[in-house]
Amino acid sequence: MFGRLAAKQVPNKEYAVVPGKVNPDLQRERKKCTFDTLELTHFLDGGVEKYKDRKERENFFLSDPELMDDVPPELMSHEDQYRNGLKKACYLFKKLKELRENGGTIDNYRQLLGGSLGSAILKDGNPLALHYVMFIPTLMGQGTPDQCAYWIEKAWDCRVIGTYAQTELGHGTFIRGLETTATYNPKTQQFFLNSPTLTSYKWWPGGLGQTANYAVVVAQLYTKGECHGIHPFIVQLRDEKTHRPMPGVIVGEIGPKLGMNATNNGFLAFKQVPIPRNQMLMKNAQVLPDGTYVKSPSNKLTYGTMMFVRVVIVQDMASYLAKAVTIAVRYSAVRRQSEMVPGQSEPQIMDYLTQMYKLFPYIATVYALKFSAQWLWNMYNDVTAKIDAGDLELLPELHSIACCLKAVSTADTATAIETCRLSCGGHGYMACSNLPTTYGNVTAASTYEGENTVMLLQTARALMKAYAKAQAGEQLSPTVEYLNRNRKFRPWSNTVDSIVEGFKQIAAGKVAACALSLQRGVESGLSSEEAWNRASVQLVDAAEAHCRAFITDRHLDMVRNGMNELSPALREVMAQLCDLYCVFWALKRTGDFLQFCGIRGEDVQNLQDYQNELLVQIRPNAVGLVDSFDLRDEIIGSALGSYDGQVYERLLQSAMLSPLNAKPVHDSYGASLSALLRAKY
Ligand SMILES: CCCCCCCC/C=C\CCCC(=O)SCCNC(=O)CCNC(=O)[C@H](O)C(C)(C)COP(=O)(O)OP(=O)(O)OC[C@H]1O[C@@H](n2cnc3c(N)ncnc32)[C@H](O)[C@@H]1OP(=O)(O)O
Ligand SMILES: Cc1cc2nc3c(=O)[nH]c(=O)nc-3n(C[C@H](O)[C@H](O)[C@H](O)COP(=O)(O)OP(=O)(O)OC[C@H]3O[C@@H](n4cnc5c(N)ncnc54)[C@H](O)[C@@H]3O)c2cc1C
Repeated sequence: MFGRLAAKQVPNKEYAVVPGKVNPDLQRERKKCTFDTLELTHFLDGGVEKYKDRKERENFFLSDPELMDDVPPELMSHEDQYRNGLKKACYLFKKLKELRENGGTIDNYRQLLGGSLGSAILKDGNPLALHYVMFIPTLMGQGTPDQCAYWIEKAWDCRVIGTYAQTELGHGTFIRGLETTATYNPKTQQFFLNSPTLTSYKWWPGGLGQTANYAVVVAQLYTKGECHGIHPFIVQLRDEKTHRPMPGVIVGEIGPKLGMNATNNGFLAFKQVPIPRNQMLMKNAQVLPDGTYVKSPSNKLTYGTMMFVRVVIVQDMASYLAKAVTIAVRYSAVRRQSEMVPGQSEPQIMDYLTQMYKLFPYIATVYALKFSAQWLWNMYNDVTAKIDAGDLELLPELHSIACCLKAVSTADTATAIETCRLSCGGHGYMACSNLPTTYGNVTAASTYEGENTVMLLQTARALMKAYAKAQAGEQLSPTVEYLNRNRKFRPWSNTVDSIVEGFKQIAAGKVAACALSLQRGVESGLSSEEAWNRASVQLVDAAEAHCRAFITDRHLDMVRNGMNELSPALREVMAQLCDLYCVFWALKRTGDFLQFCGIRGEDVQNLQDYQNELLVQIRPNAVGLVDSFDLRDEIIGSALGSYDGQVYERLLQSAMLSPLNAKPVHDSYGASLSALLRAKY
């Protein structure tokens, strides 16, 4: 599990991990599975060829001992976490180059970041992540052809390493309030970057601390004495030879965090730092040599990189969740506890219905998120192609759905991973379960790239506009089509179709209620902004309902129309998971169903019964389902979740890694404890 780790021997050899030995409970589970796990793996990969590519890629990276940890990051100091992360990130880059030069199949460094392969190699974050996830995409999305030609190759070759420096100490959400300035001087044809206040210090950018030598800096543009709002600039931060900070650049790292401790998040300030005019990214807005400002077709195009990352985050969440739920399900098959029937042997904890309830809805969530993420990615590509051709019509629709999916996917995944941790009892709390680190990585995503409440309020804003359009009888875009005022919702019928329809009905009802609250607020004398603030709890709730309607609709549509080539046995399991996702959320929202869909008490009981039935139906396939995610032990990185289920052996092995166990008597005994034990009070 930990590569070349020189572990202290376990106290008793017979308790050591035995290669190839598989826990008998897991073996039995695998025999029970009713479908072909490989068929599902191929489906998840998008076909046999892609499956083979992935396996080859994983083998190339994960079989390289240089990329495995000698010591788990949680046993390292903060500084060593960074040192180790950077060493591996640089080595990874060289390997990636080697792979490409040999005609390898990796098309994108992004595959090496995030939830699956990335978090196996760089468990606690990658100091080069922002270079690939935001610096290069900003150059590509916001540079002119000349700027792209100059910068992108250098960046791909890591001859410059960049980050995305937007957030400041004083402002992360309200980016129009950023204080860093870039003032143009036509005489020298330079911008001067300045940080006028403490609150204008850039704060958070990944890789900024000691790694990046360049950054895209988002700053208020001043030219001819006028402010034109925030724009992106390429700024050199460190000397290309010595790596020392450039004159006037103050830069450092912000310190330890809840997680992601190798990402080298940093701070940055400028004292009138000059950059040439052509280092403002000018695909959209421009500053001409004489200082004339040329407006962008939309000032929201500056926000393009954030949109891109929000889109990829949804996919990333599905990957993290697949990992967490694999750990918890395998552990629940191996772990035996208590007596279900007095006197009988202890059951596997997965036989408790409460345990099934903790885990199986989250197996289903992996699929729900994957299908939504796929749809969003396709829409993102369509819309960006249209924007490049000058058509911005679909940008608001993309923004609205990306914001709520980012918020709901990150929040749901964080809850799911915490539930997986709880489902593993005390052992889930161990760092070596990998659930705490996974949680640390995932919970960060509820804040970064747009804080979740703020994102839902962006969607709510779009929903209010769509509602007004619907009331005016205007045509609506596909994701809000259900708001059409002439739409007749079907009556409740105790089916999954009815639940999906019900979520739309709930969302429509909540949107209408928000519109009414806003209207009443204004009629009572509040300004529209005050009325908005008063309605904002309801607005967030409506946006979440809209997103749930979207996710369930997508999921059901995929099961009905996107799985025709799968075997009947597999289709049946996929349909059970989809039903479970829908019923699980319907039961979490019974109040809404009672309020908006006219269901009755006995319908809730029917839903409850159906949920129980689904949990029991899925039970024999639980291990097969997580095996189908096909995550190698290096990706799982957990004493509880490895394929062979040697849970207790691995827990003991991992305890022996603690430096506290290196000697029979620890040094601290002489330093403090012995005196205490001998003192006479
Ligand atoms: C495998 C991949 C792994 C991925 C994971 C990698 C790990 C990387 C780790 C960390 C990366 C983290 C990086 C960061 O966090 S970078 C910083 C991100 N910062 C934010 O997201 C800031 C959030 N704030 C905003 O986006 C905006 O300020 C705002 C909240 C949207 C408000 O903006 P503004 O005040 O300008 O706008 P208004 O509210 O007044 O709205 C005006 C209209 O504009 C529309 N709008 C807003 N944004 C967009 C957009 N992006 N695109 C299109 N339209 C937009 C908005 O809807 C309003 O429209 P209306 O028609 O109603 O007027
Ligand atoms: C791990 C990590 C990595 C990051 N990486 C980067 C990076 O690489 N580059 C970068 O530039 N930034 C980065 N960030 C910064 C990140 O984008 C911001 O933290 C995020 O956008 C939230 O902004 P904030 O911190 O100012 O929160 P705030 O906006 O201060 O939020 C605090 C609270 O105020 C509420 N709030 C704020 N505005 C409103 C509103 N209008 N309506 C209702 N409630 C509101 C929020 O809901 C929240 O509850 C990173 C952050 C983290 C945690």
